[in-house]
Amino acid sequence: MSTPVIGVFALQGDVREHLTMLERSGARAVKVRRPTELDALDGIVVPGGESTTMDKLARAFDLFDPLRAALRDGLPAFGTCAGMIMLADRIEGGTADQETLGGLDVVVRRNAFGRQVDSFEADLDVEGLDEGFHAMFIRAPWVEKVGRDVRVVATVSSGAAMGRIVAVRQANLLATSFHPEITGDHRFHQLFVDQVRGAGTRAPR
Ligand SMILES: NC(=O)CC[C@H](N)C(=O)O
Repeated sequence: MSTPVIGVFALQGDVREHLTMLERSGARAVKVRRPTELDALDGIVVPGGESTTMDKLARAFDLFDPLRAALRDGLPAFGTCAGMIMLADRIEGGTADQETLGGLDVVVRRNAFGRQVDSFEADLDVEGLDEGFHAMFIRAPWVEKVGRDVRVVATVSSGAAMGRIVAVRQANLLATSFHPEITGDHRFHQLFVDQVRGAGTRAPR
């Protein structure tokens, strides 16, 4: 694959920053709002924002089922913050009618770090990166439980939340509790773009 085409789910959330980071990582980045746009993609980013709204809009725009099917088919996906919640099989602290796309065998707790720490920053050791990653958390979830096939990619290394899992990977899926698109460091997006390249071309659906 020469230049992978990576979509950013663009019904809700911080889309522009992801587009920039993906382009910087050597991908062609496009916004995705319609189900037909999924066919052209080699990968997709589900951004941060508000997972309850994202869920409702995805259903209203008929993107929910096609996107879920594409993920099941192996479309590589990178979920950040609310996007991590969207990729989780199970959530704690969701609203009564909240659904997720699923695929990641994890339990994710919404707003896990508590209201008093709405947002904070932390330096993380990340599997696959030579140097630490400065991460920004905004009303962030954490991963409370991981299934057998899930790899923990990063945990919080100090403070009250020490040891909490904030980045995971499973097969075609990568997810972070934090917002790697807003710190000017594109190494996480690079990891994803490299993962997409490694996945090769999928059979047309
Ligand atoms: N920055 C974010 O994406 C916050 C996530 C938000 N708390 C949610 O539940 O969807």
